[in-house]
Amino acid sequence: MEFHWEIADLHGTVPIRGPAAPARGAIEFAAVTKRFPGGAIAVDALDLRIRAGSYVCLLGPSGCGKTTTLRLLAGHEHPTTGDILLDDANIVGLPPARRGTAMMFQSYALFPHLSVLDNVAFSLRMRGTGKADRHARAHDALRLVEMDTYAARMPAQLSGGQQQRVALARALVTNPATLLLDEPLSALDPFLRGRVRAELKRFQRELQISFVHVTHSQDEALALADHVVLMRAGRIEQQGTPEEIFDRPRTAFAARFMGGHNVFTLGDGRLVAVRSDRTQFAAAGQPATVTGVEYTGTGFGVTLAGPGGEEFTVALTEAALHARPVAPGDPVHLAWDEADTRPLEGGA
Ligand SMILES: Nc1ncnc2c1ncn2[C@@H]1O[C@H](COP(=O)(O)OP(=O)(O)OP(=O)(O)O)[C@@H](O)[C@H]1O
Repeated sequence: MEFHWEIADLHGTVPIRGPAAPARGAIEFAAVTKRFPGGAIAVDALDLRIRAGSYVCLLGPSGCGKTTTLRLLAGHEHPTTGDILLDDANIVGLPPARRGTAMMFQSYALFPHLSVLDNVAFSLRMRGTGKADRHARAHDALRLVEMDTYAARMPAQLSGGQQQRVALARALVTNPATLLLDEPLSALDPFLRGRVRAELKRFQRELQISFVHVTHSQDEALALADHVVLMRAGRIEQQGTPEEIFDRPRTAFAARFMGGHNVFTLGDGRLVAVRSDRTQFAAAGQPATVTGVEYTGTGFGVTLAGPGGEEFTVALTEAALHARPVAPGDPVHLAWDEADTRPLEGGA
C-alpha cells in the first residue's frame, strides 16, 4: 500500500514518512515514580528508553503498572517524581493533546451517532480545525487503514475488525509521534486478533513512529514487539528483544511469566530455566509425576508435578509421544542438555 505521501499531508507541512523523514517517537522515562493517594506505588523509579520508530510491548501480570505507565505517557496521569521525554522534549505538564501522543483504547468504542468520517475527524474538530481541512485529513487517515470507502457509514454498520481500523485512523489523524495502545486486541476473536495484529505491525513499520502497546499476552508481545518490557510491581523485571526475553530469561519470574520454560532447582541450590521443548524424559534426573497430557495441534503438552508440588511441562512432537507414551499418574524423570540451561538470578 502506498500512502506515505498522502500521510505527509496529514500534518500540513512535515511529512511523517518519506525518504528523508526520520523515525519519530523516542521516549525516555527518567526515574519516574507514580504514587497514588492512599499509598499505592504503581510505577517505581522507572528508567526506560524506547528508540524512535520501534514497537514496544509493556507486558506483565495484572497490577504491575503497565496501564499507569501508558497513562503517564499520554498525560492522563502525572508522575509524582521524574521526567518523561518524547523526542527529547520534556512532556510532563503538557496536556494530552499537545504531547504528540495518541491513544487507542481497549474498548475502541466509536461514537455511535457519528459517521465513520466524523468519528475520525472528531479530535481535529475539538482542536478547532476547519471542516474542509479536517475532512481531508480524516479521508487520508481512512485511506491509510483502507477504510475510506466506508467514510459515510455509521459504526453499527461495520464489522468488529472494520471498527478497529476506524479507531486506528481516529488515533492516527493527529499525526502522533507515538501511538499508545491499551490492550487493543482483547475484544477481538482469535482469527481477527491475528489479522489486526499483523496490520498493526505493518502500520507501525510504514509510519516509522513508535507504538507502545500494553498487553497481558506473552504471544502478542513476542509476535509484535521489537522491544519487550516485562514489568513486575512497578519496575522493569527484564527488557530486550522477544528472542532475548524468551530464550534468556534472567529470573524465575521472567521464565515463568514468559511461559514455555521449566524452572529447576539444582542440587547445589542454583536455579535454572530450561525450555519445555528442550526438557526430555530420561532414565534419571528430576523426578516428577505426569498430571496431564494435552494435544496442542502441533504436538502434545505434558504437565507434571515435582515432589514438592513444582509444576513442569514437556512439549513433545506427536512422534515423540507415540514413541514413548505417558499417561497421568506415571512416575518419570526429566533431564536436559547442559547447553539448554539458563542460569537464573537468585537461588532457591
Ligand atoms: N487511580 C488509582 N488510584 C489508586 N491506585 C491505582 C489507581 N490506578 C492504578 N492503581 C494501582 O496501581 C497499580 C498498577 O495499576 P495498573 O492499572 O497500572 O496495572 P496494570 O499492570 O495495567 O494492570 P492490569 O493488567 O490489571 O490492567 C495497581 O496496584 C493498581 O491498583
